Amino acid sequence: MGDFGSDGSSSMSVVMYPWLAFGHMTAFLHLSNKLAEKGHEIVFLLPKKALDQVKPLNLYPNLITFHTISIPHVKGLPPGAETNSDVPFFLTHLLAVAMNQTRPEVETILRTNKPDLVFYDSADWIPEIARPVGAKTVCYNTVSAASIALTLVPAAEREIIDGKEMSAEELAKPPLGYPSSKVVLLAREAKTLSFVWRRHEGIGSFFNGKVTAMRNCDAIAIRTCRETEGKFCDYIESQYNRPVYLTGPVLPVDEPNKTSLEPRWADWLAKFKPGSVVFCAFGSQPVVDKIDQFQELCLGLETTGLPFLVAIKPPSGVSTVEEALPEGFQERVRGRGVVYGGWVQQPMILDHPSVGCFVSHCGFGSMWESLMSDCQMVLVPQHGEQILNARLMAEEMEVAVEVEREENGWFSRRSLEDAVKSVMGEGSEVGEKVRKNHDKWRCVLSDSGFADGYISKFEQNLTDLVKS
Ligand SMILES: O=c1ccn([C@@H]2O[C@H](COP(=O)(O)OP(=O)(O)O[C@H]3O[C@H](CO)[C@@H](O)[C@H](O)[C@H]3O)[C@@H](O)[C@H]2O)c(=O)[nH]1
Repeated sequence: MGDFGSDGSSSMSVVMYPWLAFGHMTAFLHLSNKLAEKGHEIVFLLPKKALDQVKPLNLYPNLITFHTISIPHVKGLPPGAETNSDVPFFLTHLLAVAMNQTRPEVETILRTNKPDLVFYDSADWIPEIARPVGAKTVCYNTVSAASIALTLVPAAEREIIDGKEMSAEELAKPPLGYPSSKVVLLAREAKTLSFVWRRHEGIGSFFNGKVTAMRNCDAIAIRTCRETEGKFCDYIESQYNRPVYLTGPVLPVDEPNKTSLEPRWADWLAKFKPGSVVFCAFGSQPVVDKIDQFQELCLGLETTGLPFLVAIKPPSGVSTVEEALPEGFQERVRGRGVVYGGWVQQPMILDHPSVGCFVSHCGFGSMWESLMSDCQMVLVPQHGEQILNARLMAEEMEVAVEVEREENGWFSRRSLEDAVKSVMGEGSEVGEKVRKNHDKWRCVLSDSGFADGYISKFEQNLTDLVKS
């Protein structure tokens, strides 16, 4: 147990066990850094394979200790699978089965460490093993409050009987009392969510697991702020009858000694006029499945006539982005357009003076980073949760433009070009409106006390919870 309450010191001891996906592990680690900054000790549980990638993000090695967990093999998973990057999306439920089998090991760790708090998001059995050692539990959510409010509250319960899929219209219906008519999904978009309610042998549905995880914790935490998602947080609180604590965006702090942009991008970007380059990035996972949709994205950027830099994983079926480029594309855009399949320093590129527009898949991390930047924003969300983030930005906050899609879900080069031009064109009314609104939000969010204020309040919430 931490020193909490025993010798008057207020340091808490925390165990974190996030879902076995990099997006979740890194978000939990950024929060760990914030808690360690305030002097709290964290034991961070993660699979062996994730250690190398996550370790460099630890800014307080004296206070944050990694403890690797053996992820057992489950029939049907690729050999050696330990994280979501080893597992195709349709087998994710088997990774959840494997995570469930780590319960005895985690139980031993809790008995030994006797923490004040345990943070988790998907291992719904954590409260059962944390309570006997006197620890309080926090279910920490790294996706938007809107996406939880729409799909993962008790009122959103739906039954998929005998594997029969529900209609898209049924899936798209918001739960009773859902607080927005704008942050919603169209029927065709909701189809991508049917996996939420699908039952799997031995584990039930993702929906049931998540609702159990949220119902049984002592407090729910969400990586968001009241200013952007207050009404969704209130709705979640009323649905679960649990306190909801907000951490604010918890953006990564620049790694020490790594604060400059790679010269190849810095030099390339420096060739262009301030605010003229379109930067396009689609997150840490492959999201554009189809080669022809990938090509449409490239062609749309080409036809804007603007300089552009794209950082994107290759689409399914090819191993490099070069193989997937449209014919003659590289020759046509030479000198003003680059498509790159590797990792770039996104926050630094968004900060570069030459970059004026960000075309994003609207993952929740990118959403916060783009709000903090002064780039115009064009959104091309790929599935359910990203679509809701995009609606929040485009419809509620009116800070971005979403690329129009056709009935079959396809976006054309033309719709991408139109969206980019609508925010980049001189004198464009839409461009002016989103820029003005974005400026207002950036002022609020980047105020020096804003993020710190959230973390201090969050720390206070945790302290009160531990004392209760
Ligand atoms: O070349 C790259 C690609 C990504 N990033 C960073 O990686 C993070 C990506 O996070 P995010 O925008 O949330 O996208 P995903 O990696 O796609 O995140 C997954 O997890 C998110 C929740 O954490 C969900 O909102 C998304 O839908 C889901 O795809 C951001 O900090 C980016 O700055 C880079 O720095 N360089």
